[in-house]
Amino acid sequence: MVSGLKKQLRQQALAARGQGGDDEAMTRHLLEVLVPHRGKVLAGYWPMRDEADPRPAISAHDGPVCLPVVTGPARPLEFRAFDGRLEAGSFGTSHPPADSPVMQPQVLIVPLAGFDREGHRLGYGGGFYDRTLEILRTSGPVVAIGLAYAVQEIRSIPVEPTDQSLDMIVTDQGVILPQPQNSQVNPDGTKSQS
Ligand SMILES: Nc1nc2c(c(=O)[nH]1)N(C=O)[C@@H](CNc1ccc(C(=O)N[C@@H](CCC(=O)O)C(=O)O)cc1)CN2
Ligand SMILES: Nc1ncnc2c1ncn2[C@@H]1O[C@H](COP(=O)(O)OP(=O)(O)OP(=O)(O)O)[C@@H](O)[C@H]1O
Repeated sequence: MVSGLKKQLRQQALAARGQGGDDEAMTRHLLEVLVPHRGKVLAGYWPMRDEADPRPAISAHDGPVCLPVVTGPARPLEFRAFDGRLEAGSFGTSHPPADSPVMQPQVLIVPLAGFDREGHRLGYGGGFYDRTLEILRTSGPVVAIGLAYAVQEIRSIPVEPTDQSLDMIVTDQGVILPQPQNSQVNPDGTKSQS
C-alpha cells in the first residue's frame, strides 16, 4: 500500500536528515532562488528537530513574512504574520500568536522529511501542506520551494491523488528544478510531451 511505503520512506529520510549538511551553502542557495520574489508574501517555517533552517533567508526577505499554524487535524494550515513574536503550538511547533494578522502567502518554503527529483514530497504524514497548497493554488499562482539536506533525497516517492508537488527543491548541494511529469527528456536533451 502506498501509505505503508510512504511511512517506511519517511522513516528512512528522517533518519538521513539527522546527518545534516552544509548550512551555509543551503542558505546561499535559498537566498538565490528568493531574489525574483522580492516584495512578495513569503511563508517560512520555524525549524524543529533537525529540519533545515530557513531563518537566515526569512530574515533577509525584503517583504512580508508569515509562518504556518496548525488549526486542527485534517485542516489546511493558517499563515500568520511574523513580527518576531512566537508561541508554542501543538506538535512541538512555534508560531505567531493569535493576534497576528492572517496572510495569504505567494511563495512558500516547505519543510520536508524527504523529496524526489520529480518534486514529490514527504512531510510528517498529516497532509497539512497538501491541503494548504491545494487551496492556495486554486486562488492564484504560488511557488512552493522545498528545503532539505541533499541526504533527504529519495529515488522515487509514490504519489497519491491528494499530493501537491514542489516547484523547486533547495538543498545544500544546489537547486533542483523538477521536470514536468508529462514530459520526458530525450537523449539529445530535448523534451517530448507524452
Ligand atoms: N517547522 C515546522 N513547522 C510546521 C510544520 C513542519 O513540518 N515543520 N508543519 C507541517 O505540517 C505544520 C505542523 N505539523 C506537524 C505535523 C506532525 C508533526 C509530528 O511531530 N508528527 C509526529 C508523528 C505524529 C503521529 O503520527 O503520531 C512525528 O513526526 O513524529 C509535527 C508537525 C506547521 N508547522
Ligand atoms: N486535500 C486533501 N483532502 C483530503 N485528504 C487529504 C488532502 N491532502 C492530503 N490528504 C490526506 O492526508 C494524508 C497525507 O498523507 P501524506 O503521507 O501525503 O502526508 P505528507 O505529505 O507527508 O504530510 P504534510 O502535507 O503534512 O507534509 C493522506 O491520508 C491524504 O489522503
